[in-house]
Amino acid sequence: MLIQAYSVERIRQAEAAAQARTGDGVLMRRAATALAQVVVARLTARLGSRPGSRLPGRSVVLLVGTGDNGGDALIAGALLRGRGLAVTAVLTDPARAHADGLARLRRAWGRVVTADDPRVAGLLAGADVVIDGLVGLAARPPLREPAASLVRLAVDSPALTVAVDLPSGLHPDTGVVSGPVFRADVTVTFGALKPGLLLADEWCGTVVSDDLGMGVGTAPGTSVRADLLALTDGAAAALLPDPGRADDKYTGGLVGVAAGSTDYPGAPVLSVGGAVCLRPGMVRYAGAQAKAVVARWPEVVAAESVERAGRVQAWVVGPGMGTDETAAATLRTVLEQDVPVLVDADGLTLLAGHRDWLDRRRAAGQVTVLTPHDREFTRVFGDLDLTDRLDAVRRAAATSGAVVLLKGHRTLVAAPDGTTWVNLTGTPWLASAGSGDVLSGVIGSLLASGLPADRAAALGAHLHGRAGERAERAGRAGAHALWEFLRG
Ligand SMILES: NC(=O)C1=CN([C@@H]2O[C@H](COP(=O)(O)OP(=O)(O)OC[C@H]3O[C@@H](n4cnc5c(N)ncnc54)[C@H](OP(=O)(O)O)[C@@H]3O)[C@@H](O)[C@H]2O)[C@@H](O)CC1
Ligand SMILES: Nc1ncnc2c1ncn2[C@@H]1O[C@H](COP(=O)(O)OP(=O)(O)O)[C@@H](O)[C@H]1O
Ligand SMILES: [K+]
Repeated sequence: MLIQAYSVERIRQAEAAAQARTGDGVLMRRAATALAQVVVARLTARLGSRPGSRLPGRSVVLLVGTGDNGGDALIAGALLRGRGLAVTAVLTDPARAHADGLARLRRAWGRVVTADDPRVAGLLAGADVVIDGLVGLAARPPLREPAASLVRLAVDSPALTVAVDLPSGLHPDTGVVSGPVFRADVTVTFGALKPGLLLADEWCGTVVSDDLGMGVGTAPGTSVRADLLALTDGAAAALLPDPGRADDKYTGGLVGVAAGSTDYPGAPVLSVGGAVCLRPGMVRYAGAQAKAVVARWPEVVAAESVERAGRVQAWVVGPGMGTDETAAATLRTVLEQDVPVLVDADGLTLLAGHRDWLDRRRAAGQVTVLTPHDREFTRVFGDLDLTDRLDAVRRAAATSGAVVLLKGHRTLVAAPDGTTWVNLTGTPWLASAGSGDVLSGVIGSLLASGLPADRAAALGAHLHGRAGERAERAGRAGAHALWEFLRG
């Protein structure tokens, strides 16, 4: 199964349709029930079976804003009172708090204070659970006062922190953060995952998604395609090509790597290694480092130039090839081939001055994958602002006609048709010289096996990230360590 996230707009559409079926208040009651259940389960697990670790009497603080997000928190608070917990709601604006929710909490003998109450800091410091019902789908960061101050106070609380729908201060669609953000141990989200929960997962803790019977993405007449996709290990394994009985080395995927120069002998070895470790039928190499490449990877068929390399089913071009005239000529020759081409590193720097080469491929319906890090992205797509990375990568793919993989902590992949992926694997230890070269080879192999380009890029990033995690656990440093863990 793929992980699927939906934009606020899509969730609102499903919410409206569901509300018309169920009537007022039903979805909110379901949301509050789901929230209360998660709080009870998590708090029980946290307390363990030590003496005196019973739930009744444990203290819950609700941070309550002026919208339905606060309504969810208030009704969940009333349900938690029913389990014997001590519940206090801190209201940002008593006159605008969700009326029905507030009435229910009061009837259940919950306590209510306002955000300017001097006891609030002490309440948060002594709480067992803090529930963030400040803002949800309707708000955009930064948080206004007094919500911002409440979030700052909550940061210091040792309590179990639970976000309602999403951590307040996080943009639900973009994951962009400005100002204080509620840091959650658990986020209980409704309808479906939102893109921001995947893009900025460091704020969300464990995400529990409850669709409340809304059927987001399945409503008749609406697009079933999610707005943001991510791979699980299971989905990645299902995509990985396996050779069949009838396959030979020519049908098992032939990938070519055009990389390296006299100045950069290492990059082609790393990139070819990434390709070899994915076990395609054959890897061809074209460039100035044929000897070094074959010394490390004897199975590779090497030539001095792309023209002499023979046919392949996908090319990787760019790592360590420099930006001189020879390199430009190589890039041009590769881009003229009617097979999928991945452009990385120096290839991207060159491409920045030759956007017409890309336009030609687009006009001919040829598949191109670009794999920039931020600086390369800015070189190629200078006019696109990277503050909202999701928006930037989508625009880049739409304007260039290429699949664009934007590297980073949460690598993004966008296709020209709008399909967008976020990679959830990896570790900051991957931020070391040469690890991007390995990635280019990995994706090249997957392209040669015939996977659609956006899937090949997303799968490559997923495997590369897992290899990085495993290398980190094994205490291994350096991009070449990734090979070993890609093979596993
Ligand atoms: N979708 C679903 O299926 C279901 C949705 N449900 C729940 O409804 C939630 C959405 O509720 P919602 O629409 O009432 O908006 P919500 O986000 O609570 O807050 C808006 C309030 O915040 C305020 N505000 C705005 N910006 C702000 C800022 N920067 N800093 C501070 N405050 C700010 C704004 O104030 P105003 O600008 O009007 O003064 C307004 O009053 C959703 O997240 C989920 O929890 C479930 O109950 C059932 C199923
Ligand atoms: N903070 C980070 N957390 C996780 N992965 C990262 C982080 N920074 C970079 N990476 C990953 O490390 C790799 C670096 O690639 P790149 O910058 O092209 O390196 P090089 O050009 O030296 O090979 C990319 O796969 C990128 O997604
Ligand atoms: K919230």
